[in-house]
Amino acid sequence: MLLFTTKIVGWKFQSLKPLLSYYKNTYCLARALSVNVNVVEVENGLASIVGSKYVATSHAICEQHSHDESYHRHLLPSIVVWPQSVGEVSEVAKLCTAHKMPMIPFGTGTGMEGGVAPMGPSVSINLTKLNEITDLHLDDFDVKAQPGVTRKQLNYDLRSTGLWFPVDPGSDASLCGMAATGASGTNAVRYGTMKQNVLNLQVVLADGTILHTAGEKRRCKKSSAGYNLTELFIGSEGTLGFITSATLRLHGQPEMTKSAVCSFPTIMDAVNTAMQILQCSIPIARIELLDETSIKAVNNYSHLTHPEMPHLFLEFHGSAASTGEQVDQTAEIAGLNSGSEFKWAETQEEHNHLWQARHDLWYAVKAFKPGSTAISTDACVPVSALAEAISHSAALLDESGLIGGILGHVGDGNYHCFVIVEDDQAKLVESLTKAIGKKAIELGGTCTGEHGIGIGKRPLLKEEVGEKTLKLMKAIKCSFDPLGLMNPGKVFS
Ligand SMILES: Cc1cc2c(cc1C)N(C[C@H](O)[C@H](O)[C@H](O)COP(=O)(O)OP(=O)(O)OC[C@H]1O[C@@H](n3cnc4c(N)ncnc43)[C@H](O)[C@@H]1O)c1[nH]c(=O)[nH]c(=O)c1N2
Ligand SMILES: CCCCC(=O)C(=O)O
Ligand SMILES: [Mn+2]
Repeated sequence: MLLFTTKIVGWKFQSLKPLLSYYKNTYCLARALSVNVNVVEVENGLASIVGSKYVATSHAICEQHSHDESYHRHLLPSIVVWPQSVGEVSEVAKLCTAHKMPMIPFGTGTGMEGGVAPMGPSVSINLTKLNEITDLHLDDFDVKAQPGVTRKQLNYDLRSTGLWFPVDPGSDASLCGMAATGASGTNAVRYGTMKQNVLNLQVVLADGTILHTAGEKRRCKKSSAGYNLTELFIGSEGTLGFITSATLRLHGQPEMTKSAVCSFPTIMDAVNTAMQILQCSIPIARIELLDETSIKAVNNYSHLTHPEMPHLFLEFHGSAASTGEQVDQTAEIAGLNSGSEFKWAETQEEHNHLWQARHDLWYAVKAFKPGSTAISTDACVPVSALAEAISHSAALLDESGLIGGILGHVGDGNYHCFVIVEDDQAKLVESLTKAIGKKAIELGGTCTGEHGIGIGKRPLLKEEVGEKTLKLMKAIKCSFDPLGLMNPGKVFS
């Protein structure tokens, strides 16, 4: 009676019959996977029955694969699998399809929208064992990375080549996961998001088919050959297939990098500065807004001493002459908006500390109330509408009485409003985040600039793209994944 002692978190069975068929199915699939794939972890006490040397029961492993860095918590995966090659990913997909078992691609689990969280019985497919960097073309500025390769690992490998990959969400995410969420972050204002920096993808579909979205070996900077399936997969959040390698566009390492911070009396002065910098076409590399609460958070968490006022964190790339020109123009605009003198990061250590503190802001926010839940919005609007969007969010946050603040990649018109959620505030937080998303949509923007739809933003997707477009999106998903086995419950309700 081993099977009946098993705990399935949050999943309610109406009767014994589906429970038994669930176990039988999971058991058969686990056995098939353990024969065909190198590493499999099985929850629910099935491991002792399967008895393969590669199979182990581990609640901890399943728990680890049940969530990302967001607040979304649902079920544990039934099985976790670590394919060791693209062929094994295809094998896993075929077996899951044969058993009609949903599949969830797992990158590094740093997502912000619950993308890896199972919504029903599912197999979590951890792709980190595929971790090769290949096909580096120094003359053409491109390289291929498998799903286990993170952006830091790639840049470490590239350090002596004079090239780098600039898309930087702060977290050390997998590059294929970044493609799957359409990630961006701090450097996008100058270098673009994943959309502009992926040339081709190798993917495995739910039925095990392996293909290249732009055709095998394609790595050209532009193409008008048919539909752009590469972009279709960017931001698909595991709902269309597995990304098993990404051909990435590289950039030359800047000759000079200069970073500074500048404080402002009000958040609107900082936002207006950012808008004017962009309107003057200054090719700034990073322009990050941190409001007073965000500054308090980084000061506490990263042991900094910035004045508790709204700030812009800035970075300039180029030759000595061009960075000098960019700095002069930016300082003039900041001065006209009551900005302080720039405080420069003088050493490499100061530079690293400044940006690490910015990247750790999410953890700094959570540290306000250790053990608490934090939620972040991800609105993005045309830059000219940024002041209106941010002042609307700031007013809502003020009225709500919640503990929270605003930060943003303001060069892209993208900002996050974060709040700490106490037990009885869930409804209040939901209405706040929804209102922020709706306002962005009303201003010609989007409810998500970089984190994705995941679970929480599904109702806003319809509002943003409209019913007809949503229907077409669902039809496209269906043509890639007719049985609906790829990451069900994400992006679409
Ligand atoms: C502190 C901090 C700060 C930030 C962020 C996170 C954290 C913790 N993020 C969010 C996050 O880093 C980003 O969403 C990454 O792209 C997620 O990559 P993972 O590999 O961790 O994907 P993860 O494993 O979390 O999966 C995310 C989604 O993609 C799918 N997926 C993952 N790998 C796949 C593959 N190989 N094939 C198909 N589907 C796959 C999953 O199924 C899931 O739906 C972010 N983001 C951002 O854009 N800008 C930012 O500024 C930040 N900042
Ligand atoms: C509230 C921060 C969310 C993570 C993120 O996207 C960022 O730090 O930019
Ligand atoms: Mn961000």
